[in-house]
Amino acid sequence: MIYPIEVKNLYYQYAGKEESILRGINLQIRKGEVVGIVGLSGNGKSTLCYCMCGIIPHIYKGKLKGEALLFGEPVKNMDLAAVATKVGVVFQDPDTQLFSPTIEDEIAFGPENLCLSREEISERVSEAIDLVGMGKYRYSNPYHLSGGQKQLIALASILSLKPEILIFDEAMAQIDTEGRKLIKEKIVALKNTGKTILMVEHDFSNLDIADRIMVLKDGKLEVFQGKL
Ligand SMILES: Nc1ncnc2c1ncn2[C@@H]1O[C@H](COP(=O)(O)OP(=O)(O)OP(=O)(O)O)[C@@H](O)[C@H]1O
Repeated sequence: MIYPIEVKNLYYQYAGKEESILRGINLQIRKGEVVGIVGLSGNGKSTLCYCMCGIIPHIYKGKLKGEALLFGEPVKNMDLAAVATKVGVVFQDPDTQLFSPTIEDEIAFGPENLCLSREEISERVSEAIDLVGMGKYRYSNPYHLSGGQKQLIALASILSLKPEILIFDEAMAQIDTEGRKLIKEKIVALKNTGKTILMVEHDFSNLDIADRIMVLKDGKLEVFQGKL
C-alpha cells in the first residue's frame, strides 16, 4: 500500500550536535486521516516536520538515516519545488509567513512561481480563499487581520499549490481561542475533501479533532495514552 506519508526507521542528528534528536521514527498516515503528534518542547516535533517537507535534507545538512516518503517517493530524491506541490506546511508564527501587500498577492505567489496562466492563477486564488472562508478580505492588507485570520491566509497560500498533504506545525500556538476554533473547523473541512493532515502540538487539547494521536518522546513515536 502507498501512503501519503510514510516514515521508515528515521534518525536525524543536527550538524554540530552530539546526539540524534530523532531515533528510529516509524509512521504511516492514510489518505484523509488527521494525525496528531504531541511532545514536550525540544523533543524534535519540528525536526520531524522538516524531514517530511524537505527542509531536511535539502536545507539542513545534518546526519540522516532511514527515510521519509510522500506517496512512496523518498523526500530526499525530490527537489523542494516538487515537495511543495505535494505537502504544504503552516508554521507557528503567522507574521513570518506573510509578506505581500494584499491577501490576493499572498495567495497568488505560489501559483505564479509554477508559471501557470493568469486564468488558472486567479481560479486557484478564488478556490483557496473560499476554502478558508476569507473571500471578503481578498483585496485587504494581511497585516490588519487577527492572528487566527493570518493563519487562515497562510493556509490559503499553501492550498493554492493544491497539495494533498497539509502539516500544521504548532500552527495554533500563538492564536486565541476563537482563532483556534476557526482553524480546527477548516482542518476538519479539508479532511472531508480527502486531504491528509498532520498536526504537531505541544498542547494535546488542540488535537481533539485528530483521528489518532502519537507522542514524540526520546526520539521515538508511541501511541498517546492521555498524558505526556
Ligand atoms: N538548526 C538547528 N541546528 C541545531 N540544532 C537544532 C536546530 N533546530 C533545532 N535544533 C535542536 O533540536 C532539538 C529539537 O528541536 P525541535 O524544534 O525539532 O523541537 P520541537 O519539539 O519542535 O520544540 P518546540 O515545541 O520548542 O518547537 C532542540 O534541542 C533544538 O535545539
